[in-house]
Amino acid sequence: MRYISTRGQAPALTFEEAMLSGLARDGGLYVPETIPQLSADNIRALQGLTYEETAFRIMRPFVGDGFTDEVFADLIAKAYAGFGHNARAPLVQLAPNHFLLELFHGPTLAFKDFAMQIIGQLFQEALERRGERVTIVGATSGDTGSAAIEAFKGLDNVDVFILFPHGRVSEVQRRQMTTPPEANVHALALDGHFDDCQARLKDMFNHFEFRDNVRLAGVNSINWARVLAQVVYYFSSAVSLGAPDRKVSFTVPTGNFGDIFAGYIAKRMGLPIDRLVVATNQNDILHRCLTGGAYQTSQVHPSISPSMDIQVSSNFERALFDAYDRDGAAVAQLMDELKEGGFNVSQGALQALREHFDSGRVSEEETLATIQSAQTTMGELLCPHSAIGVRVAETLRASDTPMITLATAHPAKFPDAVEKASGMRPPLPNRMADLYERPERVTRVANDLAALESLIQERINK
Ligand SMILES: Cc1ncc(COP(=O)(O)O)c(C=O)c1O
Ligand SMILES: N[C@@H](CCOP(=O)(O)O)C(=O)O
Repeated sequence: MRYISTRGQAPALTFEEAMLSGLARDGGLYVPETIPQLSADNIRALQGLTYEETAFRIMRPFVGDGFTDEVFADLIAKAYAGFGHNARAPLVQLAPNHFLLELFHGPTLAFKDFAMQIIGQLFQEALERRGERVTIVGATSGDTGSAAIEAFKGLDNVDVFILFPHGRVSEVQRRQMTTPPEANVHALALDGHFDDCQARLKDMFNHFEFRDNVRLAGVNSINWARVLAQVVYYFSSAVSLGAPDRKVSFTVPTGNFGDIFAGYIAKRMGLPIDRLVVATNQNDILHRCLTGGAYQTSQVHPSISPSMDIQVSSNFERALFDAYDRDGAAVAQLMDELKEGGFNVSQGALQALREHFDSGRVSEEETLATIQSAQTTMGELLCPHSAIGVRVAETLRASDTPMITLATAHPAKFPDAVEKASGMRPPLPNRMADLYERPERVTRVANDLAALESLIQERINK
């Protein structure tokens, strides 16, 4: 299996090379050259398997021979052993034909753990075998950062720098990133918003001298391996509701478009998914684009669902690549226009996107009201991001197709918003009950590429 860039100008790589590289050298994102297909019988055979067995069958065809079957199965087992639920991703029924897929039972209480835990294992295995070390830099609006730190803290051959927007993540999210004592962990609070963090990260990848000097690696969903690991729970949940003999739809709280893109890959592999519904907060560039065709950036408005306060949605580039019939030059042109503020999606590409995706936008008031009503009528305490998904699903779902809404984070990560809505303050799990007492370690940084690069260089030279 080879991986190609969405901008068509970077060399094709193996899975392991693409994983260790992150962003392609032409600025694009890696995608598989072809999508492996699962027949209805292959999908039916997933019924009754453990999450780990399903993960092996779904990911194996994408991974290539860098990892043997035995090693790969062992890494998967280690990745999910620390999850706090035997099913790993349990389904809870909210209403007739509406289900919640709880993706917050991992070590840092958000869906990011599903990918980050296995990526941590794959990186360790590959780096040890190659005798290499890397500098991971990640951009986060709150959840990717703590999941990456949890997966890579304490490793000898990795330094991990996490850029988060100063003052724009919840206190629990911040403390998850600033309290780990391991010397290879560096939490950097940037003066700006998430899009600034992500833009500086991409600048570092496009600055080849720095990139090669520090051996830069990325674990945001620009990294294909992140998307791949998230494909698994689309299969496990759909199969438990009767796939392939019954279609299902998914509603996904969306920001960087990585999670819902994993659903799209599941569909392309043969999983019978009817609709993939993008649910956004007031930072609604994706909803505006899917309804009107204009992908136009605007100011980022802080919200009670801070992890989705994103206007430049990285993985949308991967969806555009397919919608433009894999024309890398066309995608590169759109990305150039994005630097000037935005672009219009062609009619043909918009139609192609709409064949798979619907969308909805939820206001702050509606988010609070949904947390409250889900708690009183369904007995489920939702985080604000998951509430956005539930709200959009309730509005758009068809009565005859089961809808699965992804619950992307634990409500305890956002106690203020949840308490405001429901009157209940969700406690942290016992293992992190002293989070508020742990000392914090964080460096405040300007939104300045040169300053960031020298700080990173200095720290890794120590
Ligand atoms: C809790 C939560 N929900 C939803 C999202 C949006 O996911 P994606 O960026 O993959 O669209 C994020 C951030 O990525 C998140 O942290
Ligand atoms: N919401 C994310 C933003 C980064 O997304 P990623 O999936 O590209 O890593 C976060 O919590 O950091």
